[in-house]
Amino acid sequence: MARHLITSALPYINGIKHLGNMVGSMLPADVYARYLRQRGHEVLYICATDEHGTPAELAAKEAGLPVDVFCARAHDAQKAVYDGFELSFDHFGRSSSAENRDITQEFARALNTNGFIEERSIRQVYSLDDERFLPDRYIVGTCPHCGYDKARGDQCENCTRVLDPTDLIEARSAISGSSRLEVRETKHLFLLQSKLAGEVEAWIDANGAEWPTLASSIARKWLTEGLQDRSITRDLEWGVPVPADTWPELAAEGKVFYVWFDAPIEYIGSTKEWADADPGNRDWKSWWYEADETVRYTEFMAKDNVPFHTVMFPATQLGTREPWKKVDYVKAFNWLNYYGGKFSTSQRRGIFTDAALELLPADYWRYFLMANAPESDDTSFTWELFAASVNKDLADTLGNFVNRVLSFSRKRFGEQVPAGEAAGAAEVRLGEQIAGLLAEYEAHLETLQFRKAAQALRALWSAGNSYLEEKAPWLEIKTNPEGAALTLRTAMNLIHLYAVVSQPFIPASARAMRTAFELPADDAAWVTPDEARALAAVPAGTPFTLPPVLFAKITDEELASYVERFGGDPDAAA
Ligand SMILES: Nc1ncnc2c1ncn2[C@@H]1O[C@H](COP(=O)(O)OP(=O)(O)OP(=O)(O)O)[C@@H](O)[C@H]1O
Ligand SMILES: [Zn+2]
Repeated sequence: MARHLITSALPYINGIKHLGNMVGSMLPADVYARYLRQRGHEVLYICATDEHGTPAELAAKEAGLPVDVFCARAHDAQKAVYDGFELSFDHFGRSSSAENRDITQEFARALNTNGFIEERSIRQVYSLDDERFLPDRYIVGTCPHCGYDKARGDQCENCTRVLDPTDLIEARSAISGSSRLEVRETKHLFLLQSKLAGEVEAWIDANGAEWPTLASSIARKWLTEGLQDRSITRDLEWGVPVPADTWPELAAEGKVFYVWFDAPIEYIGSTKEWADADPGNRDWKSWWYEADETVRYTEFMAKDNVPFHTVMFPATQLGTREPWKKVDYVKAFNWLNYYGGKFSTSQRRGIFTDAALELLPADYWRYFLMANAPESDDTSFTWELFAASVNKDLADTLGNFVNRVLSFSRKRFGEQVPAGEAAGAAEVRLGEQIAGLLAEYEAHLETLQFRKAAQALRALWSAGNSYLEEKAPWLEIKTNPEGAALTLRTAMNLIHLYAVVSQPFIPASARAMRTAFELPADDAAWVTPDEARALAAVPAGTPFTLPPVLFAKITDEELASYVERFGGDPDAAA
């Protein structure tokens, strides 16, 4: 058995995430973690909120709260939604933790000792009224190239030219609007990534061969364009402080590390938070430091995060000259769009995870999002597609099967699984088919191909319906009750098998299906090929109950009201 370390890209703290964030990072990681646990592997699934940086400070200011109070509340609010989605984190930490502060500072010291950090003076814009240095994107003004009057200090979004804040005409602070700005000289720490580029490339050559193209092509592109030295400190109040023992002057000036320096380190920090929560029983180091070859580390993220995970974080780890565990497999996603356009947090466009849960149970979203995950391309959420998929796959194919089988059997044979005849040719054929589909499903999950896995799962559900149509127990009962009992017993075994293998995708419904049967010791362990073929794990005589309706269909009226409430096709509306 392997030890699987799994992380999903850290959700940023400034607000509740949308369905794009969910399917691009946390949800697929959860499906994979659940699958591996069920197969008997040791799994550690780690995530956290990413709490530092200017947007967090600004969001706190807007909420009228001190930034630490704001982050604590926002963390709890996100955690509540993830609990609602049944994300099975072993730990959901906070990048503002003491653990992350200590480890981040350790990383910086080690990089410095090895000659990969340099102090450099840079010229930066200081706002007299805000009493702070302004990050480039918080300076706005008129673009010298196209005249657009809301260009940002790093880029003009109108003509897309890259800018320097001092290029802007009539520059002002995006925070206060004040134009009392001046350029001041200030010192920052630079990570000398250029010195590590060769090592990172060699590491990718040796380890990136099996990554999906999306991940490896982005990594290569960054290396080809040349790895630049990068400023890793900022003038903010909220962040991991530069350690005073190593950089007394910068520490006295209140410099903190840049959020992208400490965020990936929080994968380690959060693991230590997990260990510190149960001292003596949990060991974080064996996962991260001098980890042996039994540890396999898989990261989940969408494409914008790939450079940080495949190039910059590995460079940081390599530069410490310490045996930190590096990623083995990078599962990268494209975008989930909302009717072909971007989900937007700032414009509140699309569906947010809290609103989704208020509308419908988590399993509806989990199934749809994974079955339509943006793996090889961007994909779109539309309410029409969502309703069609819920109604057909979940309500008709799976839910209706469960309900039909259990209610008919209860009506004819009472509240125990009936015995009936011994399995015949139809059951042998069905067993072969199920074993084959199960092998396909497993192969796709092993290789993290979630859309294909969802297709195989759907095919498993459909096979039950075909079998039921073929045997037609509602007719069989009239001429051969023992034959009908066999059909129903076999179908009930399918329900139990569905409960076990659907668990990674739809955990709540899987629980409802599994607990319909009163089995003495049912640990929900994975199904073996022989068990799939035999379809006899639930023996005759097992008491069962009828679970409440698993999936309600989305009516045309509901569909129309969702489109109305959330906004549908922007082009159709225009
Ligand atoms: N539309 C999307 N589809 C898939 N993944 C996405 C999408 N938008 C963001 N992500 C991913 O979600 C994860 C968490 O992102 P984060 O909290 O930083 O939000 P973000 O990238 O700023 O998104 P947004 O700007 O839309 O709020 C990251 O891995 C990011 O790449
Ligand atoms: Zn411009």
